[in-house]
Amino acid sequence: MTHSAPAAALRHYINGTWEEGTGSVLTSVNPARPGETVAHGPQASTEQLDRAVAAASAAARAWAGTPMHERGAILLRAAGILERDQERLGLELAREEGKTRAEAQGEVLRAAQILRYYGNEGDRSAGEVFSSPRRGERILVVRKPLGVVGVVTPFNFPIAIPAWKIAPALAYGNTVVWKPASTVPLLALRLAGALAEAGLPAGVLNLVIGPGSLGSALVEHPRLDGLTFTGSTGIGRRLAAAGAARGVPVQAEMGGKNAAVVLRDADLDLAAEQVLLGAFRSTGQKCTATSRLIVDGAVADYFLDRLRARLDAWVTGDPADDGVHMGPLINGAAADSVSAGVEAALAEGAELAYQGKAPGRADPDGGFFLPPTVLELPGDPAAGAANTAWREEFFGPVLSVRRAADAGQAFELANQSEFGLSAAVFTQDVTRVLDAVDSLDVGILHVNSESAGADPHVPFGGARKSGYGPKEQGGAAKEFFSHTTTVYLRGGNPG
Ligand SMILES: NC(=O)C1=CN([C@@H]2O[C@H](COP(=O)(O)OP(=O)(O)OC[C@H]3O[C@@H](n4cnc5c(N)ncnc54)[C@H](OP(=O)(O)O)[C@@H]3O)[C@@H](O)[C@H]2O)C=CC1
Ligand SMILES: O=C(O)CCC(=O)C(=O)O
Repeated sequence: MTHSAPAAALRHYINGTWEEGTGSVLTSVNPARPGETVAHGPQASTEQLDRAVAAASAAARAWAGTPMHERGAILLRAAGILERDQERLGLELAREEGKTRAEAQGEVLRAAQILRYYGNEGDRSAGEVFSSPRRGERILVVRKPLGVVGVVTPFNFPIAIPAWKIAPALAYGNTVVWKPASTVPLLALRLAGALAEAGLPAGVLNLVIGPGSLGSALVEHPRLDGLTFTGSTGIGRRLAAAGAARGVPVQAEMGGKNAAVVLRDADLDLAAEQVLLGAFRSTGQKCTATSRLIVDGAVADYFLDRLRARLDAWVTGDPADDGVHMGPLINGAAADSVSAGVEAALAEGAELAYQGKAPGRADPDGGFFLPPTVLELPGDPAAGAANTAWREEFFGPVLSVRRAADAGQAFELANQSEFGLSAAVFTQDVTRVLDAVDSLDVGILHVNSESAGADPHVPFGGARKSGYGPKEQGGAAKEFFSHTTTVYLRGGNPG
């Protein structure tokens, strides 16, 4: 079935006005049918970025002085607009990013839920009051915005990740300059459009669509007061270093190499279903995706058979079509890099435990599809640990398996990574659950559910080298998007 639509014109939102870019031309395509253009037009230039930062800077004082309930009311109206348009936006997201229509529509609703959470922030505590060791005094800790915040976002959650950065930034009184991933500009236009339609004053949110170099120009900009980034580890570290050199706070959410641990007492059917979803939903392109599976040797053969049986029913194809479970990768370079990773892993001794079917890439208009793939890594501990598929984030539909002798060894293997974003553990034994909580060094732990998925009201982010700076979402977002002033408060005449 085809779901094509006319290509959208690329625009940039600067100081409350939609304008044409003055940079080179950008085209985003449907990764399932790369001949189909989704959005097209000139990118923003550095002169436009400069004007966007100037507009955000000019709007900062008035926005910071706007009552939080008024700021929140705009976010709540924007949430309603996303809910109203959820079907159309879900289809557009599936066409531009490649996740299935159901997941895409779910992501639009998740963005709305995030806007609602921060829209209601005015009803929550805005600071703290301490008693003082001196008579007639109280000590208040009040929160203030940073000022102008840069937001740089990845392709894989084109509306939810921007929402969970932009909504708290705005709720706590910052103004924003946003540079989205250049593979998914259409959804950026839609989110900025919803916030503009909801009544955001001019200059409070500015959208500049353009290449990665605009992101580095942003962190170097003398009027920037903070930068929040999600994306690859290399770029996140460079931005963090650039921010540190200038004294600008940076929050960076980066890579993951997340493990699912299946213990011998687990409900193995439930675990097989959840590992399947964690590894292959969104084509494995989630920072929280399950890319390593550690299964107790006593149940490994049975478990892998259950997983293979589920994979036999897993359909890869056009994500806009009903009945499809997995779409393409975001672009040809991503698909090539994942294929190269699989080849390297096989050359280093991995065995192909399963490879599913996917539409071919040979046709010039063939989408960037890859089959779901399961690799069993060498049993030798050193060879297993050294295998490329164990160490490197592929960001694609590949699951690497190792067997463990017992729970203790399984947790050791799970910690065998420089990353520590999320993990899943499958067991029915509460003692094992408590062991997992104590021993797994991750920012997010799912017990008897897949390693991906996060709610807006609780902290999100990684341990180890997965994250830098304060965590995102829930109350944690406040730590990054505001700073504190401690007020020693006495009456004028203590008597
Ligand atoms: N921990 C987490 O929460 C998450 C982590 N990720 C990680 O992100 C990666 C995949 O996302 P992807 O979009 O490919 O990541 P990238 O790091 O390639 O891109 C992320 C953003 O950074 C921009 N960018 C590119 N180069 C520069 C630069 N030199 N300076 C500043 N900004 C730059 C990109 O722009 P452009 O698109 O124009 O190149 C994009 O907007 C994976 O490694 C994944 O683990 C993804 C989502 C969540
Ligand atoms: O697990 C989730 O739903 C969020 C994951 C995420 O932020 C990401 O993959 O970019």
